[in-house]
Amino acid sequence: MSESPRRPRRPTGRQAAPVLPGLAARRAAADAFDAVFVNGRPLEEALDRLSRDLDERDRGLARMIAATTLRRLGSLRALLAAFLEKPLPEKARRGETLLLIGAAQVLFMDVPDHAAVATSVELAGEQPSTAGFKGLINAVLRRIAREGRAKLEADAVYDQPEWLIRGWTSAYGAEAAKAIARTLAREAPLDLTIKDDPQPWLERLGGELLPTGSVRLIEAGNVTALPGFDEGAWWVQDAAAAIPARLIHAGPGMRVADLCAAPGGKTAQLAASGAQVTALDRSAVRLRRLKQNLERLRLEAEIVEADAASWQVGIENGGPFDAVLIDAPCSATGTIRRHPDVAWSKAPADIASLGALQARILRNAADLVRPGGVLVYSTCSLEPEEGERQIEALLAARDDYERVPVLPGENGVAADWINAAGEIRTLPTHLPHEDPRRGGLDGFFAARLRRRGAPDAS
Ligand SMILES: C[S@@+](CC[C@H](N)C(=O)[O-])C[C@H]1O[C@@H](n2cnc3c(N)ncnc32)[C@H](O)[C@@H]1O
Repeated sequence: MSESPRRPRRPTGRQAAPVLPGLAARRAAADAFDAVFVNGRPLEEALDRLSRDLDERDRGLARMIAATTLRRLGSLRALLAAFLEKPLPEKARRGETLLLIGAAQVLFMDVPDHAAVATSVELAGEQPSTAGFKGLINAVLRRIAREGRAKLEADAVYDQPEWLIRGWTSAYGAEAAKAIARTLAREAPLDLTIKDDPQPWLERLGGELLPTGSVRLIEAGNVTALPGFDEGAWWVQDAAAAIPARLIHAGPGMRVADLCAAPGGKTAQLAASGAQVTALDRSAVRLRRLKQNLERLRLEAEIVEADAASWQVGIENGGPFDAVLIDAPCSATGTIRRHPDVAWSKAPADIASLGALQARILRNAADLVRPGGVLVYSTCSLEPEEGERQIEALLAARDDYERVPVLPGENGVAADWINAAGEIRTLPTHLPHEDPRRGGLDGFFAARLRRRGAPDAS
């Protein structure tokens, strides 16, 4: 029986060499990287599957290597192009992955060079297609260890694809785009939204209170082991992601619909305010996660599986809502710090198709708000086509809607997070900190609109 090209050759018999420490973690990282590029899988999903059998330490290492490789991919590819005489043949694609993950460890992680080099070389030996390149991989990684840093500094290459940089340059200017790209190459801190008063949790969690009310932690490790997880005292949510739901100022007696709700971060905020919440999403799988999250948090919402672009609500099922939140499906380019695969798994055509879906959801949602009620639209995208342009189009089509501008200081929002139209536009470079590990925000857009026709009841 011929050996599958993907199956690692494991040492057998008495002469077998000892397995290198951390080899399984590197194998999982390389497989996860390939799953993103070859099979188009999201990184987190691939890592969950591929590192299932690893212990917690190796799981963490695999995640860190794969994420760092994706985060710094532009630089790493440029280095390989400079240090390889010619690219590896297509059938030895895995060899390039092993070079990339090796170089990521050498240059950007606290890993001894010899461990990074030896494990990539060993993994190359596991497959017939790359076994013949062990010497080359060894030599290139050693050269990167010697000369890589200086070359990177001299070349200053972008880590994200060119089309994204072009878009940010045209939206925010060349300097801002450069700063955004640099910030996105760094890992994000962990932000939590606390269900009740955050103060008592600051010390217990060792966190810092942000002006918006979120609590920020660094190097938090396994979140399920943190104080307050089991008792449902908080949930993970980037500080920028927590802003849109707060723009509603929900509270007891209000009926609010969260139209793209799963896995429920914003539903939880709305439910915690005491409002009566309908949480709708098209995905049954994601709604199951929302339900589990609400159960852990001891919060309640009515859960509806439906298409937000066509869902109707009338007097018979409670009438139009006091407020509707649309946290629309989007390219998620504002979350690249947390999900570095996003930079490489999205293409310009996705922005156009997601934009069409966002417009359909917005148009339908506009009919679900009672006169005098509030509509908040948000996306975790840096692309104006998924934010500012959507609101301009809705307002051009619906003269019964107007913006309710966000004011500096409202919910701790800083003046430079608000655009000239009074909409939220956070950038990864916002909320800077002298310790870069503690700074930054996800890129978010949020607009608050009011349906004309009756006095605002809020
Ligand atoms: C950005 S995520 C929402 C995140 C969520 N609001 C939170 O804070 O946890 C977008 C959600 O929209 C859902 N979605 C996509 N298309 C939809 C549609 N046509 N109708 C309803 N939900 C949709 C996706 O399943 C996904 O859960």
